Amino acid sequence: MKRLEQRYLERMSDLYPTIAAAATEIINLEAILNLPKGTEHFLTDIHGEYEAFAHVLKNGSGSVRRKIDDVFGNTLTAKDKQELATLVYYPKERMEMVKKTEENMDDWYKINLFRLIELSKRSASKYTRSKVRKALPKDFAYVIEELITEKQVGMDKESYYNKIIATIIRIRRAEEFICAISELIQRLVVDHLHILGDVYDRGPGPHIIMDMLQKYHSVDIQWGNHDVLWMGAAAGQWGCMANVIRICARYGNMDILEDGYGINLLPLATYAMRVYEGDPCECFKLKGTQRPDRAETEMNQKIHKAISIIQFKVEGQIIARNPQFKLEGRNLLHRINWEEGTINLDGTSYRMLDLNFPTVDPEHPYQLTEEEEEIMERLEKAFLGCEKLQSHMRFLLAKGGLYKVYNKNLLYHGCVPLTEDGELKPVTLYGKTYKGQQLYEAVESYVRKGFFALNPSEKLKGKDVMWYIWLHPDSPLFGKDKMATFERYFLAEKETHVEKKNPYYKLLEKEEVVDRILDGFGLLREGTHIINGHVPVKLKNGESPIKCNGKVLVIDGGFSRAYQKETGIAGYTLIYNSYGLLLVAHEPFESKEAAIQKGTDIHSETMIVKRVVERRLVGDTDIGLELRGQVHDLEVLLAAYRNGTLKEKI
Ligand SMILES: O=P(O)(O)OC[C@H]1O[C@](O)(COP(=O)(O)O)[C@@H](O)[C@@H]1O
Ligand SMILES: [Mn+2]
Repeated sequence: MKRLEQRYLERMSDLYPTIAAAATEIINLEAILNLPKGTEHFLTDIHGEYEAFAHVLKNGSGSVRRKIDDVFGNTLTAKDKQELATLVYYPKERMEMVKKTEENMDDWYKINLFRLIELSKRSASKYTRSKVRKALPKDFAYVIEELITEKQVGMDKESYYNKIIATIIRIRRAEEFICAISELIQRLVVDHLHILGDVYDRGPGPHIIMDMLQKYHSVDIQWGNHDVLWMGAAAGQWGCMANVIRICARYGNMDILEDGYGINLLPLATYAMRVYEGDPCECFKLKGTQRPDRAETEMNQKIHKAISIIQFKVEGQIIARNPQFKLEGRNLLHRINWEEGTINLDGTSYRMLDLNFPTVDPEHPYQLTEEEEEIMERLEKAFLGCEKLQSHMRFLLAKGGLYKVYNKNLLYHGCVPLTEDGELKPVTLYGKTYKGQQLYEAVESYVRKGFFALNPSEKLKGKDVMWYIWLHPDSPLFGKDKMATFERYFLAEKETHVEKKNPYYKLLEKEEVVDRILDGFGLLREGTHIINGHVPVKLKNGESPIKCNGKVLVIDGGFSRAYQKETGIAGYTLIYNSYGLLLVAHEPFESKEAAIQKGTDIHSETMIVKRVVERRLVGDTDIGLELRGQVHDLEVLLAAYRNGTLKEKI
């Protein structure tokens, strides 16, 4: 043990070779520990809405506006403040617009450059100089650092800044400079981003969101059920692939696959057009706004039907090869009474709305036709071979997981499966039983095996678990008793469509239940929050995202346009800054154009969930804990230099 410590000190002395070096580092770290904690930004259930996502990312859920208010208080009009905010969000586009009407652009540049410099100064004030330096845009790093660093007293700051700014304008670099400094402000107002899942499905641009996330300075992602579905598809799991394609077809989003990821859907499309020629595919109408192009819509509906039938067959096969999933009850094709055109579910007979299933053999309903088999094989190759998709999935694997504990908050997308009486529900997966945190960890390790295991049977299990996560009643990411896809397509009776939520969602108000979950994750009952998404909070029905006196926050407010009529808003986001926790409710985002033209932000209302008595410092965070550890080690090193057990390296 002694030797180990000695060796560790030797290694540290490579980094801090002298008493002076170790002492300086201790002072630096202590300084960081006393800075205000960085702002965390939480977003969830983005569902492909890339424009609204980009906007919220740019405005930091009101963080830019708050900074503008802090800096300019009553010295700017509300209109000027809004224009400044829009400039920060969309500098290039905004300047293009201003140039059309503004007569004295040089004056405009000057005023706005001054304002932006003041704003960036305030935004940077929370960070160490070295951290700000790392965030500076390459082209203007030196000059921005000059402008935002406090100068010594006695110096004529005013004329110094004036000269720099005049030069920037004179040499025609004002626009590039404004873009660079605006991006810096966006970058500084949020220190770390948490995504609570469901980047994918329903909206048109999940791949664009993933591109943005890959470029973001600091992010973690808790996977949502839709994300895991795409991960399964990317791993070549046929049930996941069929669901992914079905949902794209359902929302008229085939472009995501074809243009976004370059996956060729032609074989599926030609097959669908032939098999369902003359079939109006009434049950497979598209969700959302109907496309103006009738032929395209017709083709889309046929693809929608073709892939749904393939999905029901493929899922039947997955259920058969995994009897331990106990999902036989969800296999419905073989229960259709073809003569009567009905299906019997739990003793009740329902009329099927569609009976044109030319590819289903009533004797072997779960068998794919040769052509379907071939289509799926080609699609599997396409998913596995798509570099962009694989890179997005690798990013999810590297930056994400099923849950995360961060600065005393427990983050996950869905739920912790509970029994009716609020106990952690034991769940058996491939012969082992888990609950709470262990369940989360076991399921996550299977997902990783689905990508990386060398043993083929472990890999297959991993892939099937991704499909399991998508729709199993015991999946912490699904949390409902069944996924009623079949019923929603083919039966008119609404009662068959109901997906009953896990008791988790109604027990969230009970503190003893919430504490039991926290205990299960080894977390403190006091001062910890659970933050999750997944279930839209229907504000207009009086539901609240704040549960259990603020111990639990359910922040899915519906970025997804398709769900906005149910929630009545366009999503919640959460901010955790040095003053406390702020919940922000957003109104629907019209469009990027409107935001630039009219300077309309997403109008948002902020609720304070928790205000801290004393401003939170870096020292109060997880990083702070780590830094304190480093300070401790450095002090041991310093003592070793001073008591003669270690020599300085000079
Ligand atoms: O409304 P859609 O897009 O058809 O999706 C409905 C399906 O989506 C789910 O709600 C899952 O998606 P969420 O994770 O977004 O809730 C299923 O429970 C349901 O069957
Ligand atoms: Mn979800």
